[in-house]
Amino acid sequence: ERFTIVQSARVVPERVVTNDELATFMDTSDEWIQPRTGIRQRHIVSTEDTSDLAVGVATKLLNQAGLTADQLDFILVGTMSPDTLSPSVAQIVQGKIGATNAFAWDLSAACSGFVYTLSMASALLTTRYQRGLVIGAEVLSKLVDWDDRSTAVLFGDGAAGVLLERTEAETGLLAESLKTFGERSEFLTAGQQRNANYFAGELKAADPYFKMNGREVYNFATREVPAVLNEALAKASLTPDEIDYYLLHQANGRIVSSIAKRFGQPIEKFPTNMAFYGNTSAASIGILLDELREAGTIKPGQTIAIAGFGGGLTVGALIIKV
Ligand SMILES: O=C(O)C1CCN(c2ccc(-c3cc(CO)ccc3Cl)cn2)CC1
Repeated sequence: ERFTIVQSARVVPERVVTNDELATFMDTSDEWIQPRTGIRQRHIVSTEDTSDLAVGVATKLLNQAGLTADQLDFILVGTMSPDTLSPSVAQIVQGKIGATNAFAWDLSAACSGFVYTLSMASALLTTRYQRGLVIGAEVLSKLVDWDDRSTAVLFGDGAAGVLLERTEAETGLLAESLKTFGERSEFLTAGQQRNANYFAGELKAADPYFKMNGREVYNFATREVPAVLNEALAKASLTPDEIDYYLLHQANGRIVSSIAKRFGQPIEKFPTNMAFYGNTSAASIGILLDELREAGTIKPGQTIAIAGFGGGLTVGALIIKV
């Protein structure tokens, strides 16, 4: 499917929290966190909410491209941590940047959010529209139980995205494999909404926090990510060697290296930055992609694979010619 990534951008909160700072109020340490997760620090909001980070990304994308917001056909935001149920983050962005010709909505697929959202945008560009934004934006710090060291050390806040345009060139989505395992959804939950009414009283209290069965999610990822990568490669008639870079969701450094090993590909093809951002769910692949494009590591003509995995449980891989 034909699209080009015209621009990419990222926005992370200024406030950096290191593992050592967490250790000042939590029973944890850099010696525990870094070897197990690859994480050394994360960015945490001070005043911003998810939509503020997303507006920052949208504004950067338009400025970098020399476009005005009224030239956008759509704005899709992948997030599991919206400011409100309504309006969605995408609709807040649409209003604040003045994208008067764009329709907008959020897609909720946890850490597969960027992958699922980019897949939807590719479908819109192939069938009907010319230009749109795909943004992954998260403020996971609002969903973290800061007394639960098993999850609090893993997550960070941030946003990133791409400006996409329909093209006749041979660039865009070569193949995809998206899979959902709802029967395992209990292994990674967050943001329960209270359910109560005048007639039935309180049916469910609101438990806003992350709950994760780390072992189950970890095993799910190491099994299902290779499966969707192999399926997408087969659909594209490509071998693993023909992929220049694999951009995996930045949840855990050991997962990335175990998948690289499983694939028999050099670890250099699996760049990581969770050391600096922690797990930013739907924002993680976009932040990595923007850093690699900015560094000139990822450049036109290459073929990359991106893969998300996590809550849902969801997993998905896209093969993209940039
Ligand atoms: O080694 C240890 O003791 C622990 C073992 C468990 N770990 C985990 C487990 C799962 C995740 C994770 C989370 C999400 C949520 O976005 C998505 C995808 C993944 Cl794979 C991250 N870390 C941390 C180190």
